[in-house]
Amino acid sequence: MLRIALPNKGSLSEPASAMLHEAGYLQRKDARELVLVDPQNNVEFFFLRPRDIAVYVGSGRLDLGITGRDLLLDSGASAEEIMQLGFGRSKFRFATRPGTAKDVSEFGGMTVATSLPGVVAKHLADRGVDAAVVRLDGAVETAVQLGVAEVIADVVETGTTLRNAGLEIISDPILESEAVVVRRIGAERDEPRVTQFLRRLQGVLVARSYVMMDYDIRAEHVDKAIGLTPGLESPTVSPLHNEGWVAVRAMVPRSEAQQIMDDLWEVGARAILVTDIHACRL
Ligand SMILES: Nc1ncnc2c1ncn2[C@@H]1O[C@H](COP(=O)(O)OP(=O)(O)OP(=O)(O)O)[C@@H](O)[C@H]1O
Ligand SMILES: O=P(O)(O)OC[C@H]1O[C@H](OP(=O)(O)OP(=O)(O)O)[C@H](O)[C@@H]1O
Ligand SMILES: [Mg+2]
Repeated sequence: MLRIALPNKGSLSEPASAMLHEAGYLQRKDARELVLVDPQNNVEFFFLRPRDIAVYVGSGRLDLGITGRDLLLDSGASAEEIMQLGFGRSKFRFATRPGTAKDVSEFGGMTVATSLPGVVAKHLADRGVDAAVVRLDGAVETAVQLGVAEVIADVVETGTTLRNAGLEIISDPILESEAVVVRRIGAERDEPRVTQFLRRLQGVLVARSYVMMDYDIRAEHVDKAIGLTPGLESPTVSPLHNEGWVAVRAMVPRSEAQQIMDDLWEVGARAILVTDIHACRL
């Protein structure tokens, strides 16, 4: 059985389960379940703290895991990212009270509070900045007010938490993260069960980002229309019963669908229909 670690709580938990459900895997009904066997798909899921997942996978006890890139890097585990999943995106940044420092290079002699001490210590060391790093579990914004640190490094999404704590962002992001699939470094590359799992997730990503577009058009205008909907490989063009007309079917990016429909209409396409793709293997 393929053994896969999934986040049991936090920002990554619900979207990871949703993606696996869309990929056809059984998912837990009760958030307190820690292990779930999916006999039909020959997979066993272990619901673990996202920060521990790379450690389990790196140790070889589990075959694969879904966690955040930032947590993988901070863990120092012998695991690598093999697929990006497009959710759980975040920016990890430094912040201080106004007037404390204008750039990371001015952090020398200060203390930085963070929940990712490994990532922060490496970032500072790479820049030759000699600052202390103190590890806190969460709510690190308050560390400045309480005098534990002059600087914090934390996830910033809307910036509301920083503003409320009277802090401002310093320098470029330390790291941009998203949910990723991780595997032990040195694990067999083409294990069939692993490639099948990745292909299923890839199918979900494509089904989420593309739609199927169908339309009818007079044969003499089909080349112009196909220029707008080239499909992933090549669109399907079939003759219609009405002489001189063809039907075209092609995948198009979901985010561009409305504009493409407008443009198709202008070149003479009619009966333009868009449908969702529920699953695919490309
Ligand atoms: N707004 C956010 N706050 C925190 N982490 C986020 C956010 N958006 C995405 N993430 C990502 O989620 C992962 C952190 O998940 P984790 O479960 O450890 O923390 P959390 O979502 O803050 O939950 P909690 O604080 O309740 O433990 C990281 O990979 C992080 O990049
Ligand atoms: O920029 P914002 O939109 O305000 O979001 C960022 C905040 O959200 C997260 O905290 P979370 O709610 O996970 O609490 P925690 O600090 O206890 O992890 C993160 O650690 C920041 O504090
Ligand atoms: Mg948090």
